Amino acid sequence: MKTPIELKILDSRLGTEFPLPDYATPGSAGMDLRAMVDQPLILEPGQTELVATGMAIHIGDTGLAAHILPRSGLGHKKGIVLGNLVGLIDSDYQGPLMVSLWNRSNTAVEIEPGERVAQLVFVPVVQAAFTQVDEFDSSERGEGGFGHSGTK
Ligand SMILES: O=c1ccn([C@H]2C[C@H](O)[C@@H](COP(=O)(O)OP(=O)(O)OP(=O)(O)O)O2)c(=O)[nH]1
Ligand SMILES: [Mg+2]
Repeated sequence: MKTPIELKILDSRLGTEFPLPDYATPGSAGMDLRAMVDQPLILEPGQTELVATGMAIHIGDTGLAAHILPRSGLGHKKGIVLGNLVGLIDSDYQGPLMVSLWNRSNTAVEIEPGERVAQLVFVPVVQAAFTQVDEFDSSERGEGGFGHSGTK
């Protein structure tokens, strides 16, 4: 069953000229977000631009958040990934949903108006309340980390 999430359309081309974000297949985890630019956007090598998606969402549930992730095709083939690597959408955020597009390639890339440039994935969240202690109960790993367990 799908979870209802409030959405505001901020760009009238969304839902008319360009479809609203939706799951491409029944098993999709993400729905694609579009670059609602007015004209084609040229991203020079190394350039980062904050691009509007033409919509806002209000998740309104502290047990949920959303991630904005790159699309694998764009990221792998064209080098268009996210300037913040991953976008985190807080459950109380009501502003315009923005995507930071970073051209990490060595060639200029053109982004068309309405192009699907990233994807939105809703995720469950647990908010923690820290309980301060002086010592932890021992664990098998202890303080080992950062490659402590080797590579094979
Ligand atoms: O790719 C992104 C990342 C964030 N946001 C929005 C939703 C998020 O809830 C808010 C704040 O994001 P974050 O907490 O990651 O940024 P910050 O730099 O810590 O800003 P703030 O001080 O507003 O929390 O910005 C986006 O629209 N797109
Ligand atoms: Mg923050």
